[in-house]
Amino acid sequence: MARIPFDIVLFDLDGTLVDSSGDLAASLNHVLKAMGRPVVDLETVKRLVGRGGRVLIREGLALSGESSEALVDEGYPIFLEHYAAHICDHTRPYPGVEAALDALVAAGASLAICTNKPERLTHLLIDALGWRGRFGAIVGADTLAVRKPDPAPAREAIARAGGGRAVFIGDSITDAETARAAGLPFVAVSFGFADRPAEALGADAVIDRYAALAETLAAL
Ligand SMILES: O=C(O)COP(=O)(O)O
Ligand SMILES: [Mg+2]
Repeated sequence: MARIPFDIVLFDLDGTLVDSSGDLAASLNHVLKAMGRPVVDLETVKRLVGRGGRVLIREGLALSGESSEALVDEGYPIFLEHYAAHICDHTRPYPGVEAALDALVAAGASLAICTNKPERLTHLLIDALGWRGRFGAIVGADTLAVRKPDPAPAREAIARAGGGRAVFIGDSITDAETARAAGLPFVAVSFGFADRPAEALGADAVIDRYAALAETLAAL
């Protein structure tokens, strides 16, 4: 396999390593029903993921009427309780993820996650996927006082994973902005949840399948 010119490969989680849209949609719709609102479809939910659960609820409510911080305060605990209980009912890795992660590790890279999912839920999901121990660092939305697109969580994840030359892999504009702010090369996945085509994220490269990741990194 081609040499990987990076010490750390930093991944976003939702829409990048895993398709979590089914479970996120079920939990958002559980909140919307509890608040007397119509449910939303999967494609709509995918557009709203990437900036954390509160934004998901705020924008989910806005689709059918009033949306306010007070309503988000009401809905968010309902969301957290439901999502924690259904964290991996339908969530699955994208095809080829595990083989690609194994190949990166075999090539000497350390792996890390930087997500806007709360840290506790991230660990729940990682454990449910059988991925405990695969990542040298997991930084969530509430690990630090700031979240993506602030560069601090990405820098923290890189430091915790051992430091060195890093690259960021993600699916959304939040990830692209995080990478730019942190001064990291950015690889976009085309199959994630972004609200725009991957080609419009300003990435250094775009992959449409995990089998292409190692050679793409080698060419950066
Ligand atoms: O918005 C979220 O809840 C998490 O999304 P991310 O894993 O893509 O950062
Ligand atoms: Mg994402």
